Amino acid sequence: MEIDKAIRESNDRRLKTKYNNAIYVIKRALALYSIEEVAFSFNGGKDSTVLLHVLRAGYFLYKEEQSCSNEGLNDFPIRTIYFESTCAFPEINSFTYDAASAYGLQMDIIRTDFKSGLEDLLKTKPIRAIFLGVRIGDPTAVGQEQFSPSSPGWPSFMRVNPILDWSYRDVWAFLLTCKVQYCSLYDQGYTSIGSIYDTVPNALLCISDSSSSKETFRPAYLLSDGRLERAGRVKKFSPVCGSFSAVSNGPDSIDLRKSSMLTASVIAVGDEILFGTIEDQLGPSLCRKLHSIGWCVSQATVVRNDVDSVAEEVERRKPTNDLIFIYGGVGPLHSDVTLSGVAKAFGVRLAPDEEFEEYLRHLIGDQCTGDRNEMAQLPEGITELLHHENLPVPLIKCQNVIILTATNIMELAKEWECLIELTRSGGLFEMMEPYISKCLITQLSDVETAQPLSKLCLEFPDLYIGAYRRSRTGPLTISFKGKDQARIESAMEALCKKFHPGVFSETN
Ligand SMILES: Cc1cc2nc3c(=O)[nH]c(=O)nc-3n(C[C@H](O)[C@H](O)[C@H](O)COP(=O)(O)O)c2cc1C
Ligand SMILES: Nc1ncnc2c1ncn2[C@@H]1O[C@H](COP(=O)(O)OP(=O)(O)OP(=O)(O)O)[C@@H](O)[C@H]1O
Ligand SMILES: [Mg+2]
Repeated sequence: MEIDKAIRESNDRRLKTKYNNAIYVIKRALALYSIEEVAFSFNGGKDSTVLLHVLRAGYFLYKEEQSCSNEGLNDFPIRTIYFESTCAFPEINSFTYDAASAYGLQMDIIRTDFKSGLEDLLKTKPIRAIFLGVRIGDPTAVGQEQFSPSSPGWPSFMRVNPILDWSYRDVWAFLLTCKVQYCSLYDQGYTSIGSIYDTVPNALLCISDSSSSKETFRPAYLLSDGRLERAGRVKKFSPVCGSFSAVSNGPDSIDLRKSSMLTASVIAVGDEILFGTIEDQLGPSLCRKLHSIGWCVSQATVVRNDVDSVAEEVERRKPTNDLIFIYGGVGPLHSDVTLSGVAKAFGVRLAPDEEFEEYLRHLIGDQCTGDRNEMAQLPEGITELLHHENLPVPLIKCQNVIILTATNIMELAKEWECLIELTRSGGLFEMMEPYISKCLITQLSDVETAQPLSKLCLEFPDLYIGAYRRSRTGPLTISFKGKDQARIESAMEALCKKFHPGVFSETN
């Protein structure tokens, strides 16, 4: 079997381990369910392409163990389901069909949404388990294991995830080692493929060529930090910043990179802030810092030192923000519930983390073991430690949530500097083009300004246009924020034209 041979002959030990584990999961599933009861969910993406070949190998090896003859071993009788969508890239669609014909896949094409498609399919077919190319790090992998029953509200089947523990690097090591075909978009800088409406090539693979205006991209396998594989997923319109994506109908002249944005949310945990006993200075400082690297802050909230309050807030923010920064409530005291709250939000438990324990032991001494000190326990399976030589203890990142330990702005400044350095060296998160801000002030009343200003906002949906006063009797300030200087200047000019000359003056 060519796949099994390619892996056995490779000297990539890590890949061999991942492959063997996946084969083990597949053999277990094939032992538990009959061939009519299993299905393979295939969509032409890189992860499902890996799964296709690991499944082919797993089925071959399983059958080989079962029977003495080699007859029919090269067949692949596992029912394959493809949810075809008009929003899919044509390259993905044609790759899926090409692979189906190359490997003799028996395809069920479903043209409805996942849930009702599966409901209908399961009414007519005896399917009890479905193989998926879901990997840890995928937004949908949270809480899943290699065998995970379908979620409540979904038709009943077992989700089997043989490559759940594979990293981005493992995926590419496999595809390149086995020299199998994959969808051509991955050679054009796409690193994770959703729909035509939310996916562009990954900017981290962009080759800038000053002599031509055409952008070219390196292949997906050259992305060095797999954590950024979803950096090519674009955001849809967000009312908060008035920004819009590649698919909106905004003015043609707007540069997509300048209008695409990353959104963060800031959560402070502290009863004392809510009592008014202490004033939160970290939140505003963090908002300024995020703004200075071109990020948009969508919310800054304060929650109680209570596991459910933290969990609810994180759960609410995590699907709609690229990153969440949370601070306060980190430590060994009864009120330090932030990590428990984050774990609860992701549906995982806290478990001792040996590496983190070692750092704490250096800092605090031997009492600090995961058994005796909750501080050494971290959300299981979703935690990444962010090491920096200037930090006595690494910062903790759980998927898109970064937990800061700072308790004042000096400490925050230090942690921020380390995060930025980690970003520059390892692409922890993306640095965006910074915002440009300009302000006009006027003695005009709010009533006089209101209507022309609302019209201006509609004319410049790509800019954030705000208005505020520092006192009821003082001047009105109108602020313009965006990433394109020329657009900001046009908006300021357009506003001035709506009134008599000289009623506005520029200020900082
Ligand atoms: C075969 C199959 C089974 C799925 N089972 C579940 C499930 O049990 N629970 C769930 O929340 N989503 C389930 N999903 C949906 C996926 O978790 C996820 O929403 C989808 O793959 C994401 O695709 P999108 O990023 O294109 O929206 C299933 C999808 C497929 C194709
Ligand atoms: N339209 C679909 N039809 C069938 N299965 C699907 C579909 N969309 C997703 N899946 C299943 O969900 C898995 C995870 O999808 P996901 O988009 O994360 O990975 P991928 O498409 O294989 O690779 P990539 O991350 O490069 O997009 C797929 O491997 C596949 O098993
Ligand atoms: Mg995909």
